[in-house]
Amino acid sequence: MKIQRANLETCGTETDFVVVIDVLRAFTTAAVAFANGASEIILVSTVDELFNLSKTYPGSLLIGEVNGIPIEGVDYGNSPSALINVDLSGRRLIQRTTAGTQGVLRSSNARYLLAASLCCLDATVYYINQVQPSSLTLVESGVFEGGWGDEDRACADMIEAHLLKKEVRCGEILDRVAKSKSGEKYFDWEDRIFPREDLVIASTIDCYDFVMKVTIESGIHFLRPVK
Ligand SMILES: O=C(O)[C@H](CS(=O)(=O)O)OP(=O)(O)O
Repeated sequence: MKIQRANLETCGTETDFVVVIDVLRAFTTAAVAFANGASEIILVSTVDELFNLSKTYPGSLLIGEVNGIPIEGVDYGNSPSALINVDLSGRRLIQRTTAGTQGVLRSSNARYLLAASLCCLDATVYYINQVQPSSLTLVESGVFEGGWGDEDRACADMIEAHLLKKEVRCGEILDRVAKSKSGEKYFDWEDRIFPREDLVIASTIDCYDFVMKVTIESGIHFLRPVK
């Protein structure tokens, strides 16, 4: 299996197996939503799409942010701690985020498309090993100029190490997440936009046993948990 890396600028050309990684916070939030019973999440790129699709799919919960700030009028921001105690049984969500959902929408040419974070790392590795693609692309969605995104690169490094059966030190991975430029925003327990609890949840490796699989139906990107 050839393993390569991509970012939001380069992921669009990938056609085989693509895993879009967003640790802080899109796919940690999505994982918590599924763990709490959500049936599916529609991933969108723009705020307009979020509100337009809420009319096509009435009853959906809206979650999302722009540059980390919750969008006015949504039910929840892009925050795993905001959902951690919410019963979402059978609910459909629609999610818009600055990096993670963009990565999935830009990776629409992929034959297999997963979203991932540290929370469902082992399940993701297991799934990739079952499929055994000839080419795997790990999209580090948070990587931008200026040193951003090491939390996603750390997660990609861990997935790759598991696939190659190389040793990996969880402590070092979690240290990189906490010390990443994004991670440093989650310092204060009382912060309402970037609460420290989000970092704690995002750092809980393998707490869920499902992968998050994207299927594109009539041009709409549905994310669903698969065990
Ligand atoms: O809300 C978030 O955690 C981020 C905002 S930003 O990319 O750090 O500006 O979005 P995400 O798509 O979850 O990385």
